[in-house]
Amino acid sequence: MLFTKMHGLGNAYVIFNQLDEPIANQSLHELSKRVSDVNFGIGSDGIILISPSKVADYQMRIFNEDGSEAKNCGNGLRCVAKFLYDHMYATSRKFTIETLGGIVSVEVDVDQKHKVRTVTVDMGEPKLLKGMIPMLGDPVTVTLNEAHQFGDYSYHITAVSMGNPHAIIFVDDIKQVPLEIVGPLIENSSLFPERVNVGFVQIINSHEIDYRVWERGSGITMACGTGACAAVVAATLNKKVDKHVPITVHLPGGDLTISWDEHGHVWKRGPANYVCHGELDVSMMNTDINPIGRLII
Ligand SMILES: N[C@H](CCC[C@H](N)C(=O)O)C(=O)O
Repeated sequence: MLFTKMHGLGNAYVIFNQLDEPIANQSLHELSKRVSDVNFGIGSDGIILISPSKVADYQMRIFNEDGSEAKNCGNGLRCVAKFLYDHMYATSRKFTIETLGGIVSVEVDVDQKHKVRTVTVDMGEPKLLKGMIPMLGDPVTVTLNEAHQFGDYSYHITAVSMGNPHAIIFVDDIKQVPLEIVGPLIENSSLFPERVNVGFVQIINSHEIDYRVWERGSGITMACGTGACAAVVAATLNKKVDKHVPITVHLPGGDLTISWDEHGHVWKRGPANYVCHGELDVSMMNTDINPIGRLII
């Protein structure tokens, strides 16, 4: 099985292109767990499958490192758009991609060698009602800066779905957040029936924010595209940034430009990069991933 490893600001995915040939039928959940493992596999935040679509130009499916399937992936969409254009599947610079969270439209920006430099994605409209996140509570209400207790920690949550669920929390000093402790606490809280991605935001000024993420199913990643979108929506709802202007979101892996326009659509612009191309030895699907088998010196 041929693969291409790519990343969006260090949020890395192993991409399997099914446009020419479907990959051998096996559990995609298991495939993602094995391929994502840095010791027994390739090492990534998950896998992405590109397939034909009946309702858009292409289809993207994304699986997290723990094998769970997500409904959207902002960084993954930019990688897929670059892959499709650079490999000449897409002949126009604008095309559509079907995700489980809905159809998005992308536009690639190319360099002098006609290779994709940045990708702009119309991520569509965010969903804010608890019933759409999903989050426990009155399904027709919005979660805006609501106080909740997670173990010994209490935070004010703003919940936003970009097709996938995000809990956004504003803090004064993002460096002080014990993300590896509170991330899983909130991800797995019973408040979120389908778990949740957890984003911490520090406001820099009215058009600039810092953002760090604990991703559902992948843990701490260098960047989260849908999370950056959710962060800007939450900051706008809480009147912490200017409305309808491009907001620079600083993530550990780099910057994204996000805007929530006057028509309610969220736009994301950023880079996508190749890491390597290769062929997966399918025998690796039979090896046990045994983390406790790791060498303990
Ligand atoms: N962990 C996410 C999927 C990947 C999203 C992220 N990598 C992005 O760039 O949006 C979830 O379970 O909803």
